[in-house]
Amino acid sequence: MKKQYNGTWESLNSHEVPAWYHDCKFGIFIHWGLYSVPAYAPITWQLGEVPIDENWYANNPYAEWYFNSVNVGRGPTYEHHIKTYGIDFKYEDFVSMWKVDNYKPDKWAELFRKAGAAYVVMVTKHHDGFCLFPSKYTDYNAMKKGPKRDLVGDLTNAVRAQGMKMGLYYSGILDWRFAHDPIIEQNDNFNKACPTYEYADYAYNQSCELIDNYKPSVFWNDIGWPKQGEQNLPYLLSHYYNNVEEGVVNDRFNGLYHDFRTMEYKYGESNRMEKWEMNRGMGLSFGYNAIEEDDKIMSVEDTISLLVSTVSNNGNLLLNIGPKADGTIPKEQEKRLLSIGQWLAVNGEAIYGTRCSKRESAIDESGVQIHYTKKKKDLYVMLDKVPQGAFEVVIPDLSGEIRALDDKIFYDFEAFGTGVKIKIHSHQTSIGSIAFKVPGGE
Ligand SMILES: CC(=O)NC[C@H]1N[C@@H](C)[C@@H](O)[C@@H](O)[C@@H]1O
Repeated sequence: MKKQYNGTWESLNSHEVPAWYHDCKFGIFIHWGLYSVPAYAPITWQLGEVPIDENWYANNPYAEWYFNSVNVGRGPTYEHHIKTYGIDFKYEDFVSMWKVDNYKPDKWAELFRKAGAAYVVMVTKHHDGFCLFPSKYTDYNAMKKGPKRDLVGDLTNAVRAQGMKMGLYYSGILDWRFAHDPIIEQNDNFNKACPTYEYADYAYNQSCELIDNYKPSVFWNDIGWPKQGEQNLPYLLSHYYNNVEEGVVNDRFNGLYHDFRTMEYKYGESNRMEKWEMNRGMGLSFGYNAIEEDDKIMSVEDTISLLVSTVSNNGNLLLNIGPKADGTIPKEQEKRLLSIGQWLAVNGEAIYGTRCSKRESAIDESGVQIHYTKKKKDLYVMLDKVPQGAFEVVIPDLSGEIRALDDKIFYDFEAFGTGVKIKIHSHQTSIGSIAFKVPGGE
């Protein structure tokens, strides 16, 4: 019997994170919008690396913040805009320039599946207010203007045809069409947000459009929810769960409710006792940044390390790609996705469908990182940050057979005190972490 939610916090608080969200581990985030036309941001810091103050907002590495980075009236993006487009060029002028001639949603979905992703979260309306879906509540949308397509609907169908879950991102509290004072410190995201009931209703109604028209498996709200709309949240979330039984939401509703916690780059906290998700770009930006080239984005090895450490601590990794304005996925991003997919094709048994082991991640005296996952009675051990060439590592409190998932790993193992010593003779041909299965080892 399907559970019904009745618009109260009590009924919502009985909601449980669905198993699919625990099982899927790896998702693709997609930031694509008007900001993909200028595709510019300075290459500065990771979120959480420096204070989120005036200096951060004047040198914002997020290319999708282009409007605000110009609006602050100083800094590299402001200079770039004046030089490239001129002082009189308005952000809305990018609409007529946004042609999506290379947008092939089926190809995108195929690439995400080859990358080993099990879910996708697409931005439907970012802070700039431009909607990538047809909306009854504004003509500032991709069906009416610019691309003249339902960009969200096209990808939703393609992703589901590939057997992946489709999630949707919505910028709840920020919409620079309703409130466009420059944001120059973190509290401005809340204090300068549009305070009207009109906007709160707009966000509520558009969220219902997304829920009703696409039934997203994830409703990924960003930054916060309009203050004037807080009392309607129990209704919105009940509507969501009553219409999308497998639905799941993040923790960016003014701290009022969440299914899973979020971290973003170095921002936020996670603890392995509750479900969480790490989201970040391959470089410092979510939107495509044309000056962020191959040498400026994460290596495949570092991305796999992030996936392994996140999953072994009860998290999912939502890795962002920023397509070019025309719909082309940048080669350097595509290359990394395919390599991650190769690693997961061999080692995915240690990732997909696993749960947190009671064994916590550790660092061996040689610096090798040891991460664990479990699946029923089986234990998986993943070695990370391993040296080139041969090395040994002791896994404590372990006994019995241990088997590498990648047959290109040459190793021996032996009982060593209360643990097992693994002697790796050669692992050069594999990429990223080395995963072992210990049948019955949990
Ligand atoms: C921690 C937080 O609220 N981040 C907001 C941030 N989220 C990213 C996924 C991107 O959409 C950014 O553009 C957005 O400001």
